[in-house]
Amino acid sequence: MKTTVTGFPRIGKNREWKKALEIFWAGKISEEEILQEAQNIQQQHFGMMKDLDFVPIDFALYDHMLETSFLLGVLPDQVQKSSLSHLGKYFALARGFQEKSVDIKAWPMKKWFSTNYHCVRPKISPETTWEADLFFLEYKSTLVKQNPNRRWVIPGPYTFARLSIIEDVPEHEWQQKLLQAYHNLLKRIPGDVQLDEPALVFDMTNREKELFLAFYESLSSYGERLFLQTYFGDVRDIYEELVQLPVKGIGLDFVEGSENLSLIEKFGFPPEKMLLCGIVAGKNVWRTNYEKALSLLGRIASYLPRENIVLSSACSLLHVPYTIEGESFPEEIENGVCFALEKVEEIRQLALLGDILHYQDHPIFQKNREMISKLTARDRDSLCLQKLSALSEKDFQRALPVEQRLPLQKEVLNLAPLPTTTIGSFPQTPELRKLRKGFQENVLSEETYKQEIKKMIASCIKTQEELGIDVLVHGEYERNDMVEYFASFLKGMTTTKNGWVQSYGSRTTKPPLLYGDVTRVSSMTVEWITYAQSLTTKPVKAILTGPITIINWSFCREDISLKEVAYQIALALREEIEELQQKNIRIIQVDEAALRERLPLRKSEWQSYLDIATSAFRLATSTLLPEIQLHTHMCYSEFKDIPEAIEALDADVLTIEASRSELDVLESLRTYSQKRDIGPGVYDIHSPRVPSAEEIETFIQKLLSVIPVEHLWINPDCGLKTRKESEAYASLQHMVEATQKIRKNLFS
Ligand code: MET
Ligand SMILES: [Zn+2]
Repeated sequence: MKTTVTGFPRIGKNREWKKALEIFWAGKISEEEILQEAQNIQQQHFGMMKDLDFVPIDFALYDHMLETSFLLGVLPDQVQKSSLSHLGKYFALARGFQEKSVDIKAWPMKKWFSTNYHCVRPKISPETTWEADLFFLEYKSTLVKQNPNRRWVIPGPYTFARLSIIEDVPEHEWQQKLLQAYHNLLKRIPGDVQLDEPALVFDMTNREKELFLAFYESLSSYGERLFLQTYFGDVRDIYEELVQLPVKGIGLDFVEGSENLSLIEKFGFPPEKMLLCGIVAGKNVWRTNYEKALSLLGRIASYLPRENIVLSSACSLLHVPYTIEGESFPEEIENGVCFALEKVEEIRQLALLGDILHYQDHPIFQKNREMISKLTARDRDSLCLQKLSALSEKDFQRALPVEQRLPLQKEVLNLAPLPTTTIGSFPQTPELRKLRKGFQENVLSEETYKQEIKKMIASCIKTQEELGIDVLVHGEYERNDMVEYFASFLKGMTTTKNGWVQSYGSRTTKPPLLYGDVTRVSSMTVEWITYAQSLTTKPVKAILTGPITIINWSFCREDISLKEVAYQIALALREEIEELQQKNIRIIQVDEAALRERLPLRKSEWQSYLDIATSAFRLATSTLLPEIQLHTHMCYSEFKDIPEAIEALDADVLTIEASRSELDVLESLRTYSQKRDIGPGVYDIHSPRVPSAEEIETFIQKLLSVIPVEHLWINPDCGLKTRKESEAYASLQHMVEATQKIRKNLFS
């Protein structure tokens, strides 16, 4: 059997690419230099994949959807005509660009299916030029000398269209143009191409199926060098047609898409095609169970010749860190963790065993069995289990309904109309990072570290008061990351030293591992919040990360149910919330940034997931007194889909990411805002661009056309931690200015 992976991490083993991007944006290296660095990283990656038979070429300077837009010519006229360089245009659409006469807004982003990677959403409109930017073709071609074992990876037309924002272009027109663009591109790419079509794992309507099939029928002249790759689930709606398409190979996910095996068994698989067989998980880090994987392979192998089976990862390894080298894990999971490089090795080992008749006798197989049995025999925490089994309905319910709670809260808080607030984090400066590093590396005593953090909190409170913000935050300076911070306090979770995963562009996160029963061992936020509150008479929000977000942004154990894990975390947060409440904190915010993003791709699985997510949230928060205000915050949420679930959280105030989304998102909040308060973000914090007060004012007016003034809050999209202080303060100042102006108009 042959071997490959669906895709590879792109950020560099030691985040070289992140660093290169940042110094490039700071103007410290030239375009040639950054492109040279891209080449270095690509070579580094080829080295890491040298033992594989086939290798994907899937590097992207910022994002693969954005890069494909340039290759296809899905570019706004304004950008293409601007005087910016090729890279300038590219990064302008990625991050926004503002200088003299040029003002380009960043394209919106969206979670890449069920992962924590954000992709750019291209816009197709009458302004789209459909002129490919060949610079990107060239850079990619020099980056990667084509050889027969390498294949370019780009999103396929169906997935590209599904993720794009299509405005004011008739269907037949954009479809025809998009297809033509793919034709032009495929003509120009030498050698094999992998077209990624993860959108096939969504539920598909007949129309969608027709569209998809029409796309690929039309591309049939390139069929001999096309691999059609699916992942993140099974392709039950389109399997029969899919496997008959004129392409060289098909990629299926057998980890998240366990149904795919039944599809092969029911309908067969064309023996002359190659099957890229995704058997090593690409989204999680637990060691592969070889016994299971090989028995699966055995079943698949009865449908097609072995030489046509290519073992692969279930999806791109983009979603896991590079290597466990240099990491140390708790005893229970020692030898149980694999990152990208170890997964490459697993694929190689599985191919080796897969070709042996009595693989059970092979030492590699036996070693794996030993490690897997250790991993499955983890101890349980009996006290934690006891608490879980003692739960009853009342533990999920606040004492009064929201209609009665809000007036009580308004009395306690006494806020101006259209209260202003932020989402929690303030800019994380280089000094702060240095400080944290010093503390982690024991150069700095805990006492000094805490003092320094408190100084920053004090200055943050002062700044917010000066800006005239109504509900303050402490700035989250003590947190490197909103999940990792909590993980470092919770028993049952562990963090890594260098386990970075790309989130988007130069942004990376370091997901913790959630491997055991989770319990709270000490308070996590109380000291900071109470300190911040002691400095001001204005209310300071306490900010915690919610259960689903902790789970989704970690590598979560899979040996117990999602519900059980979520409830364990909820109980730990509940203890924290009780303590905060005793300390007279008046507002508590529980962030469920990842609630929507973990939503299963298939609708039939939504309800059971949402029940778990919302119950866990309520379990964590129901202990709050009616007069304590409960906020929650979400990003990238498409609320249209899940209004009942958002309602079911039973929060008092919801702040959401909205400024990059269309007004229909707001429309879907109309009902919600009849009863509860809501703060749709009034500007985009993902971009360094500073919005003007007028622009924000216009946006607030737009909000007021949907949301009753007594229920509207004014806040940015999300936390400010990635912004520079100057950008953050200027934007906040404009936000407050805009609000004050509107207040004046409305109330005097
Ligand atoms: C990704 S959501 C972020 C919420 C968090 N409280 C922050 O402000 O950074
Ligand atoms: Zn957010």
